Amino acid sequence: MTEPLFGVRREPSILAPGAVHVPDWLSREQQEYLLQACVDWSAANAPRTIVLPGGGRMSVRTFSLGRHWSPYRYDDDNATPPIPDWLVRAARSALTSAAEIDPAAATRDSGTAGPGPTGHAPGPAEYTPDAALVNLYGRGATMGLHQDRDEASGDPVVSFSLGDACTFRFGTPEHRGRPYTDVRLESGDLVVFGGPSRMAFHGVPKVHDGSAPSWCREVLGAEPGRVNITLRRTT
Ligand SMILES: O=C(O)CCC(=O)C(=O)O
Ligand SMILES: [Fe+2]
Repeated sequence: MTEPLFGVRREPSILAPGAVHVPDWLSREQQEYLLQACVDWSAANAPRTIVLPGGGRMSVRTFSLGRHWSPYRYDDDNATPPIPDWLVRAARSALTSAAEIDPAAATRDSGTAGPGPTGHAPGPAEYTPDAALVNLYGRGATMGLHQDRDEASGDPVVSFSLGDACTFRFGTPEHRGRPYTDVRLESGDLVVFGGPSRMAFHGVPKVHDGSAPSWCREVLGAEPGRVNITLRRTT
């Protein structure tokens, strides 16, 4: 059994300008609800191993909500479940929390899309993601450093972590190499990357197998693995 974190208080941090990590953002009840929703969605919408155009297979299994992602585009299809309103509200509230740590996290990447037609950048309360990707990390699964660049909008990405902890690597928009910051994401943690970090390279070099809180097993079974949900605005 993994020793709980006695006397260790994890503080919010800025991973890079516009990129924020907020530990324990989701309550246990919220995590259980979101995990159960993932189980229900994946029963209706089988998670798939993504094969990249070059022939490589991703080690995570993935499914979409809202718009359907496949490398390297989004499509509308009737089989993809919608993003529920409660998840949109969670994303807006997450952006508000992130903006308290670094206001740039809730802004658009000016290089991608610039301000919308009204010339007004939306605030966190108007953030309306139209796609969510759910990644299921089993034993040994990783995700290489990449940019999230299939979205036409420069709106921030909101990311929730559940189940096993991981090492999350966050770099710069320029290239895959250093400088980057490694941070441990635990179940319930929030990451937001927007503004100047919207196009930053990021990835998951390691999942810490067996580190999920024990109650995750009630929802996910004996080998919970890691579940990550990212919300994005694609248009
Ligand atoms: O699993 C994570 O924390 C990151 C996932 C990710 O980068 C992605 O889905 O694009
Ligand atoms: Fe990503």
